[in-house]
Formats: sequence, C-alpha cells, structure tokens
Amino acid sequence: MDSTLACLAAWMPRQRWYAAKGRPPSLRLVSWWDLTLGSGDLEDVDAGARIRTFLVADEGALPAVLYQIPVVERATETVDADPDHVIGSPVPGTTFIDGPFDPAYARALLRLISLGGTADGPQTTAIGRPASSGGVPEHATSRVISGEQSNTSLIFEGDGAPVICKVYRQLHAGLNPDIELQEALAGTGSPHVPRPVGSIEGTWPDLATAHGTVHGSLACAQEFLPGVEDAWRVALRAAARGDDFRDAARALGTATAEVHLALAECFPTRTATTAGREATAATWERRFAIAMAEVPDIADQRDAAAEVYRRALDVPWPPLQRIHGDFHLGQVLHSPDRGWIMVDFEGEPLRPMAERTQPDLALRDVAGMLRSFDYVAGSLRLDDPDRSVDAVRSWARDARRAFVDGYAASAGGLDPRHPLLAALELDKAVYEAIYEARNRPTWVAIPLRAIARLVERPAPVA
Ligand SMILES: Nc1ncnc2c1ncn2[C@@H]1O[C@H](COP(=O)(O)OP(=O)(O)O)[C@@H](O)[C@H]1O
Ligand SMILES: O=P(O)(O)O[C@H]1O[C@H](CO)[C@@H](O[C@H]2O[C@H](CO)[C@@H](O)[C@H](O)[C@H]2O)[C@H](O)[C@H]1O
Repeated sequence: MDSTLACLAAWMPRQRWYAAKGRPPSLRLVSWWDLTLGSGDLEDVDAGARIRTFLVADEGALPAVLYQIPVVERATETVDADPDHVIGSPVPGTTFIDGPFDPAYARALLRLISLGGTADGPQTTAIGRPASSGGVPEHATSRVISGEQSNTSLIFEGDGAPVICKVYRQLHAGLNPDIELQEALAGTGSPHVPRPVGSIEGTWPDLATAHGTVHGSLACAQEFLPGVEDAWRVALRAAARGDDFRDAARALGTATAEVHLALAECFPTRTATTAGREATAATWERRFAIAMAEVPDIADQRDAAAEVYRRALDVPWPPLQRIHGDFHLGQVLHSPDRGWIMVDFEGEPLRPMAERTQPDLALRDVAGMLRSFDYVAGSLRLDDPDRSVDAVRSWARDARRAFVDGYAASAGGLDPRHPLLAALELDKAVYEAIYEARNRPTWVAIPLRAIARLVERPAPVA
C-alpha cells in the first residue's frame, strides 16, 4: 500500500470518529486538495508546511465510508506538535500532523470560510461560503473541542465574537442537514439555534454516480456561545444533587416544540403512507436484528419488542416533517440569556444519510430526549453504584414528564401514551445499545436496562 495510506490507516482506528471500531480500514485514496494561507496569515512556522486534505474511502465497510482527513505535513525536525496529534511519518524526514490541531490548517480553514474562495485537487474542489450573518474573530487562536464527538470542532477566539467550526469526518452527497436545518431555523429568527457564520462545500469523485462526481458539505461554522454548558452537564449536576429540574425540562420541551413547528413551516411535510409506515417498522426490526448480533443479551426481548412495534402500526401517525434526528441532552446548550439552544442537526451518525434527510416523525426527537433523561440516571448509577436508585429514577421520571408537558403545551395534544412514542423510544434504546457496544462498551448496561423495561412497560411517562 502507498505509504501515505498506510500511515493514515494505522492512525485512523484510534480516532473517536472512526466508525469501524475493532477493524483496520481498507483505504482507497479518492482525492485531495491543498489549502493555502494568505500572506497576512503566514507565520514563520508555516514556511514549508503543506496543508493537504485527503479524502479516503474505507472499502472494508459496506457501503464504503468516505472520510475527510486534513493533514499538515512538516519536516520532522521542525515538528512541535503534541505526540497525541501526530499521525505518523509516511516517508523518513516528513511528519503528518492531524490538521485541526495544527495552527496552519486552522488559519487556512477559517480563511476559506470567512473570505470564500476555492481550493482544488484532482476532480475535486472545496468552496468556502461565508454566511450573510457571518463575521469571524480577527487574530484568532484555535483549539479543538475535546469530548466524544462524531466530527472534529475547532473554536476560534480573538478580537470579535468567537466561532466554532465543525469539520465533517464522514462525507456524504448533498447538503448536510446540520447546515440546511440550522440555517433555515436561523432564517426564521428562531432563538433556539446559533447564528450561522459560513460553510465549506465540495465536489469530489464518485465512481458510483453518472456524473462521476458528487457534491456535499465539508465543514460549517457558527457563532460559538462561550461559557455555556450543554444540557447533559446541567442535568447531570442537577440529578446528582437532587435539584428540581422540572421547570428546565418543561422549557426544553417548549423549545423543542417551537423548533418542530418552525421546521414544519420551512420544509415540506408528508403524510405517513401505509408503505412508509411499514418501511419504518422494517427499520426498527432491522435495527433490532443488528443489535442482537452485537449485543446478544437483547435476543430475549425480541418477541416483546416486536409487539411494541406492532402496536405502533395499529394507530394513526402524525404527518412527517424534518426533525433534529439525534436529539439528546448533549445537543442542547443552556444560555443564561437565550435559554435552550440546539446544535448538531446531522441526525444519528449510525443511520444512512439518505434516511436522515427525509421527513420523519417529530416524536423521534421527543423519544430521544426521553432516553437522555434516563441516561442521566443510568450514568449516575454507573459512576456510583451505591447511589440511591429510587432517587435518580424519580428525578428522571419528573424530568421526562415535565419535558413532555412542555412539548405538548406548545405542539398541541401530544399523548405520552401514544404507542408510536413507545416504539420510537424502544428503537432509540436499541440504537444506543449498538452505539455503546461499538463506542463505550462500559455504558451498554444503560440502554440494555431500558430495553428490558420498555418492552415490559412501554409508557414513556408512567
Ligand atoms: N455554537 C456552539 N457554541 C458552544 N458550544 C457548542 C456550539 N456548537 C457545539 N458546541 C459544543 O460542541 C459539542 C459538539 O458539537 P456537535 O455539533 O454535537 O458535534 P458532533 O457532530 O461532533 O457530535 C456540543 O455538544 C457542544 O457542547
Ligand atoms: O455524537 P453525537 O452527539 O451525534 O451522538 C452520538 O453520541 C452520543 C453520546 O455522546 C449518543 O448519546 C447517548 O449518550 C448520551 C450521553 O452521553 C445520552 O444523553 C443520549 O441519550 C444517548 O443516546 C448518541 O446516541 C449518538 O448518536
């Protein structure tokens, strides 16, 4: 194998965003492009650095997964990077650094987003698209956000309002719903999303399409809300102390309903047809089958789960619309001035993008957040097995009920006993079992306990 690909293939499996945990990638180089710095941005350390973004397909996955890997290549003796951010040395004397951790890449990225322009490679173009509401800090320094992310986000701080730029690691054809939905919501004046700053789109080779190329999103930037915490941390702290979270959960339910109503205005809605309902039920069954293969313990619940899914098909379904798609407490920020603000409208990373961009059930988001309150209780129990189970369970029950109340009051008439909500909550727990088994095996007990409970007692706020 080419030494560049060998170097990337050895490094990728250690990255949080790498999808095929436990299996090394089987890489094909799809394309690349180089970013440049303007003379004003050029610093001494950048002389001789090459800022190249590789597009590589992992053909060991079915279907193949396309990854975006920005790399800064430097002469080894000049490298001053943290060893954790060094990819390797494809040829003696040259070192690859994980681009987002290198200031040269960070500066070039911000430049492309804020000033526009293009960067070219073989059959490939990356185009910067500044938003009309844009504006980036001057003399900015960057840092990479730490934590369990599917993508890699850089924060730019300097003179002016800070910006967060998310570099998509897995690429897909089409406008990323993260950009599409947040820009549309911002356009309605919604207070529940950050101000968009710009994005990068690209065209790259794709042998499977008639054109031979596809177009899609590479990165997006938005206002960074400094000093805010995500709702996961806020809720975790409240639950650990036993603080009443009902008002906060109710306000989150209201904000969620407002976002759903705005999305239903901005994008087409669709009636759920019989064929569509059956196709959705088939995805539930398929997900359960995958989960059984990866977490064999859940096989005992198969028949009871099928019954929960069947009941959901016996009742009318609301119209389908665009939704958040992977709604949990970690996707919501708490701003003391602006209330609940939602990010990451990309949908579930384990779901094919073609499904994620279709109109869907708004109740899927409600189910996701209900699961997240249960996760708060579950993670506190994992951290401290001596903690009172009753106390954390009752905290989660109150938060779930208040969230649903807040949602129903604004979205109109949600019945929390709707069998569809029960099926969607069970399906989300099954998704989580797969997700945890692949990414955080010590957490798998949380969704497993939920699955056992939800097939016995599928009542979201009982
Ligand atoms: N505009 C923002 N302001 C402040 N923090 C943000 C902003 N956007 C994202 N974050 C933080 O970054 C985390 C990861 O962002 P997210 O969009 O969920 O990335 P990923 O797709 O990698 O999961 C969020 O949970 C949040 O804590
Ligand atoms: O990376 P994403 O934010 O797109 O989402 C993925 O990772 C999440 C974990 O960080 C995962 O969420 C699960 O764990 C959360 C606590 O860390 C919990 O609040 C969620 O309810 C639970 O689903 C999410 O499912 C996954 O898609």
